[in-house]
Amino acid sequence: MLRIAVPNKGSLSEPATTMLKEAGYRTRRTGRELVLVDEANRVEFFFLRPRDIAVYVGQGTVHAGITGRDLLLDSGVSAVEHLPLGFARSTFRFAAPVGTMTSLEDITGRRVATSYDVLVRAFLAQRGVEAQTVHLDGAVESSVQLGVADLIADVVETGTTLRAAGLETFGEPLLSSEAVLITTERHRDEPGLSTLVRRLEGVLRARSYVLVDYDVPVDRLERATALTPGIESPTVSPLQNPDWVAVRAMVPRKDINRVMDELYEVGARAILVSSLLACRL
Ligand SMILES: Nc1ncnc2c1ncn2[C@@H]1O[C@H](COP(=O)(O)OP(=O)(O)OP(=O)(O)O)[C@@H](O)[C@H]1O
Ligand SMILES: O=P(O)(O)OC[C@H]1O[C@H](OP(=O)(O)OP(=O)(O)O)[C@H](O)[C@@H]1O
Ligand SMILES: [Mg+2]
Repeated sequence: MLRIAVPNKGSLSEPATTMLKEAGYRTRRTGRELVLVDEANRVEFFFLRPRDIAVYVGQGTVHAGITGRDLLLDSGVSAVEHLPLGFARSTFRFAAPVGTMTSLEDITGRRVATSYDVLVRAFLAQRGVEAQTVHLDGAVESSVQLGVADLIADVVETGTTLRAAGLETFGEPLLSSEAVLITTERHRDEPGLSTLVRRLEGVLRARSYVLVDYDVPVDRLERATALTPGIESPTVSPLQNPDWVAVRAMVPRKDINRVMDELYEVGARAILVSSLLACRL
C-alpha cells in the first residue's frame, strides 16, 4: 500500500486535506486521527508535523509527503520535489527594524533569529557573510523587540506580522516557497504514486482553468477560436441555424474576463463560463 505523509497542523494542513479530498481520497473525520487507511485507493495516510515530513520521506518509511519547500530545504534531507502544489505560497526573507539595514553586508556580526537555521546558515555561508543564528520555534518577529536578536529571517506572506513588529524586509529573498509533494529517487516509481500525482495535477488544472461555451457566426469562427485555442483544440458543434456554431474550450481562469470581452467584440454570444470539478488531461 502507498504510504503518504500529510501535515497535521499549521498553514499546510487544511489546504492539503482539501486537495486530497478533491483528488478523491478519504479524509480524516477528526484532527486526532494519526493514520487513515483508504482501502479503495490502496493508500495509507499518516498525519505528521509538517517539519518532520521530509525526515520520514528521506528515511523511506513513507513513500511521499506534502510539506513546504522551505521546510524541505531546512531539513537537509535528500528528498526531492515531485510536484509543486500551489498553496501556502510565501517568501523567506531577512527583516530588521525599519531603517536599520539595507543589504546583506549589514548582517555581518549580527544575531539572526529564525526557525530555519539550516537554510539561513547555508545561505549566509554561500554569500560569505558571517553571523550568528538564534533558533526560535515561532513568533520570530518578536525576538528583536525582546532583545534576543538584531534581525530575523522568516516566512513572509502579506508582511502584516512584520509591520506589526516594526520590521521591514531587506536584501533579496532567500527563496520562494509553496507546498510541494516530495518523494525520494528510490520511491519515485512506487505503484500508486503516479496515480496520486496525476490526480493532484487534475485538481491543479481544474483550479486554474474554466470551461467556456459560446455561440458564434460561422464567418467569425476562426477569430473566436484564436482567442480560445483550448488545450488540444476547441470543440466546434453545429447549431440548428447553419450560420452559427457552438464552441467549447478550456481557458486559464485568470484570463477569462478578458477573453469574454474579446469574444463578445468578435461577435460571440451566449458566452457561458463554468468551473471544473476535476479533470485528467
Ligand atoms: N502566513 C503564511 N502564508 C503562507 N504560507 C505560510 C504562512 N505561514 C507558514 N507558511 C508555510 O507553511 C509551512 C510552515 O509550516 P508550519 O507548520 O510551520 O506552519 P505554521 O502555520 O507556521 O504552523 P505553526 O502554527 O505550527 O507555526 C511553510 O512551508 C511555510 O512557508
Ligand atoms: O506575512 P504574513 O501574512 O504576516 O505571514 C507570515 C507569518 O505567518 C507565519 O506565522 P504563524 O502564524 O505560523 O506563527 P509562527 O511564527 O508562530 O509560526 C510566519 O511564521 C510569519 O510569522
Ligand atoms: Mg508558523
